[in-house]
Amino acid sequence: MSEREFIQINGGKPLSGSVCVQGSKNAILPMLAASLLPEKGCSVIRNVPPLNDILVAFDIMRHVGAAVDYFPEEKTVCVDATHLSRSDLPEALTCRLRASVLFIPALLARLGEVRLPSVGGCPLGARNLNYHYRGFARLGAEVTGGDEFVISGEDFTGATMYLDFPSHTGTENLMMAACFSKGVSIIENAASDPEIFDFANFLIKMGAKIHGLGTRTLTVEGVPALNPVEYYAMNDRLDAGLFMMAAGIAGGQISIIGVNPADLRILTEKMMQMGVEIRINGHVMEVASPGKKLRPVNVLTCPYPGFATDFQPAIMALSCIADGQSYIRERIFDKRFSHVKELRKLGASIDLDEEDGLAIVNGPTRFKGADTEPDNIRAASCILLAGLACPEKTTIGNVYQINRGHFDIENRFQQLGADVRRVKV
Ligand SMILES: CC(=O)N[C@H]1[C@@H](OP(=O)(O)OP(=O)(O)OC[C@H]2O[C@@H](n3ccc(=O)[nH]c3=O)[C@H](O)[C@@H]2O)O[C@H](CO)[C@@H](O)[C@@H]1O
Ligand SMILES: C=C(OP(=O)(O)O)C(=O)O
Repeated sequence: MSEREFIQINGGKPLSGSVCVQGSKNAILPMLAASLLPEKGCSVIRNVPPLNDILVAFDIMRHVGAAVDYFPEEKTVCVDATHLSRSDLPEALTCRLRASVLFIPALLARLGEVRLPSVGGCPLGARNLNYHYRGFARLGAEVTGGDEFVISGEDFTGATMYLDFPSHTGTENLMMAACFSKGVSIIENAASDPEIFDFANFLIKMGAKIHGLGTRTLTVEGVPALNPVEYYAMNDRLDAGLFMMAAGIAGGQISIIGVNPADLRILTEKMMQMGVEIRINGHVMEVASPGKKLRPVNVLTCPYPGFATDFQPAIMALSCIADGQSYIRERIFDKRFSHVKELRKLGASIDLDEEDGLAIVNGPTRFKGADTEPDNIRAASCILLAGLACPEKTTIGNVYQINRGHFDIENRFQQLGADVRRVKV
């Protein structure tokens, strides 16, 4: 009989102590893809946690002929793409990773063709790739769709590309492709998330010429070649935010080590409005619960610097214990409320109008223990938070999801005094 694995939380214990933030998955994934661009030599990326999505990306890279040496203890990966040999991405891997799409530019530049079957990732509703494909076409690629997308071409020329919506990976992909397209490209209505900034700095270290970082208009001058680099990836604001909200929901006081407070400004504001005490001490954030009921909150998800959609499920857990009604509006994805079903198993009272992208949370909830099966990373984080506030036993199945986004989660919470265990039966 096959083994079943789950995370078990016996909540109701206040947190104390310190926790270190992991490297950023969503910054590292495009860096891994771009490390296939140099024609010879090894690139070294540091601060790379062994998350499921990152391990799948390594497998994709090995499949196309790159040598990938990963040192998990040192959180360091060494990539040598000198001998890339194939451009067909296998569905068994791409269906597990949304960021598979980020491998298109490097394979196009190196081999002149990419075949990409369906891509995976969190099931959040329609997640189109039309901006990516339209952008590649504007740069001169031939794009054909069907069961799999085939993108091909040899010579690319800079172009102006406007994104109808500031897509995160769309911006990364077109920025990467513009680096090897002759002349100047302009990406208008680009996303400006911190991971894109960090990734652009990675490309700049490789020799790319990118201007306008942090703004909605990026200008990229094509360069003849990109070189291998050594780069230390930024820390993960989503991992930092999970621990901030953990202190808010479980009570107690913790220090979160390795935070860029500017990246977390809106989450910090919202949590302080709820009554959570947050003190910023350089790159350490001290978070304490107020010792009384939290206030309800209104949240509307927006592209950066607005409230991040990836924090929407987690702040919903927090709003469940607030004293009154919270309004949570999702504006990035059309189906990002799967955690509502799981929170209801724990006793939450939530009125959901998915069509309208609105959840009204009727707090305060006294959570009761339940077995849950969240279907994506951030839904799993949401339940983990609710479990910390629940005096009974909560279990989280489908641990593959949390392992996609947060490394060694049980040990890092145990370090803070929480009873969070990984159980295999
Ligand atoms: C690996 C990674 O970095 N994932 C992040 C990235 O996903 P991802 O880059 O996939 O998200 P996008 O920013 O592209 O998607 C935002 C919205 O734009 C739409 N859209 C996007 C592209 C496109 O070609 N056409 C289109 O219509 C999507 O359907 C969605 O409604 O940004 C999301 C939004 O911040 C985060 O939740 C994900 O954690
Ligand atoms: C949505 C996420 O990832 P992906 O875009 O890979 O599905 C995420 O990291 O929360």
